[in-house]
Amino acid sequence: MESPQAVKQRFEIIGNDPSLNRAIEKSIRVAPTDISVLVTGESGVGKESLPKIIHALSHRKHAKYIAVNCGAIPEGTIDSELFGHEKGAFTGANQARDGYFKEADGGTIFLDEVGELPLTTQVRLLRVLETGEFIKVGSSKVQKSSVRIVAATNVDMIEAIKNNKFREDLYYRLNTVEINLSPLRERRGDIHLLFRKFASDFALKYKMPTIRLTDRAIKALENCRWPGNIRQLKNVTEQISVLETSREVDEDTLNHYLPKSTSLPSVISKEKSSSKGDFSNEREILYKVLFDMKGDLNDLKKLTMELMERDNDEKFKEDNINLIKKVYGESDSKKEFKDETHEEQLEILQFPNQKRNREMDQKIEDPYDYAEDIEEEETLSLQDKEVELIKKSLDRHHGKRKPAADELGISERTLYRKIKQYDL
Ligand SMILES: Nc1ncnc2c1ncn2[C@@H]1O[C@H](COP(=O)(O)OP(=O)(O)OP(=O)(O)O)[C@@H](O)[C@H]1O
Repeated sequence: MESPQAVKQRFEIIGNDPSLNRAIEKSIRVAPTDISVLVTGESGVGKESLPKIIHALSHRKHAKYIAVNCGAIPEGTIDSELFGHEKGAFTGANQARDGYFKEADGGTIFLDEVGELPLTTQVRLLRVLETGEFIKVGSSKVQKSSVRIVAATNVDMIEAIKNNKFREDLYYRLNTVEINLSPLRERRGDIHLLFRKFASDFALKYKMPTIRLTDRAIKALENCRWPGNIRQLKNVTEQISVLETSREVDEDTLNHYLPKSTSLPSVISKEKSSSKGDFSNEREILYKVLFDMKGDLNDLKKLTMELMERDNDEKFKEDNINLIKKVYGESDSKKEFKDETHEEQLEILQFPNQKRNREMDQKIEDPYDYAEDIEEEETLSLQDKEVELIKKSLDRHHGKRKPAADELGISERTLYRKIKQYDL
């Protein structure tokens, strides 16, 4: 049996905290069995390494390991991705296709963000876990597959069960063994170790000398709460490595990069809109408005795709009536945009550049046109702002995606995709 130290080296896992060692030891011990494992812990704590360890140390190591991000696959296609489909099963299914359960036969499937699975998929998953049997979408033929499941989640599954978002029977089936990874703030002794490893990796990557911290900066780094955990520490280390000219980083410099509990601008707030002269604040409001519109646009695209795929399925329309109303402009939230924000928006737009604003005033008749135009002309800066707003919101909610997504006015699924896309 491999030692935890050897496993850490092989998988480039840094840290000596007893909780990390326990999680690795547990992974090594369950690996040779076929037991289902649920890896739990906040976002960014390093959950993705454990299923890889379990697969690599199991008798399944020569078969496939497939990692599936359940939060990033649209609801309409997830069954087909996992279990495959027959030709003609739905519009666009021009060919039959095997799903991951067939592909990974004899191997391991890692279901990341398992709490995001739709209830209908949960039923299929329970069946395959209990009997090894599954049915392709659009087929009636039962197929068999021997797959070991390792799942991960950063949501409170008991809460999800209470809210009828997750099946209790599936939860107990998935977490025969639970392995928890503690948040970084509870592994203080590892923080500087991780920083040094990331600093040395980025020095190599960007061909620069390695940054190092003064003693006071090390203390500040260790006292930070790191709501985004190791992922956030890695990002901060990369930013400092690239942006700072001096290779010795003191506490003051470091503080510019550490996550703070900042708050989003209150877009709808009348008080804020009347504080004339604060350009940076108004610009933030404008970006937030654009961000919201971009979110609506994405919702619209998604909805159109799904409607096309589902051939105008009435049940689907009923289930998504709020979204349909929202993107076609009948909902309360749209009304709120018109009634409360429209005036403010025009006012803000007149601030920096009158000529451009007149063009914008005309375009704002159709907010989606407007969003598209801006996106083409200022893609980079909009993307930066989007990243900034997401970071702010996540900081504000201590890395919790649900309230952050609510605040940003996007779905949790979309937020999850953006976190992955921008490696936040
Ligand atoms: N102990 C560690 N040593 C080195 N790098 C680590 C460690 N833990 C995590 N990382 C790095 O931190 C980043 C985030 O880790 P990972 O994606 O596994 O987090 P996660 O818990 O799966 O997050 P999420 O729930 O958001 O998917 C990755 O780049 C990973 O390589």
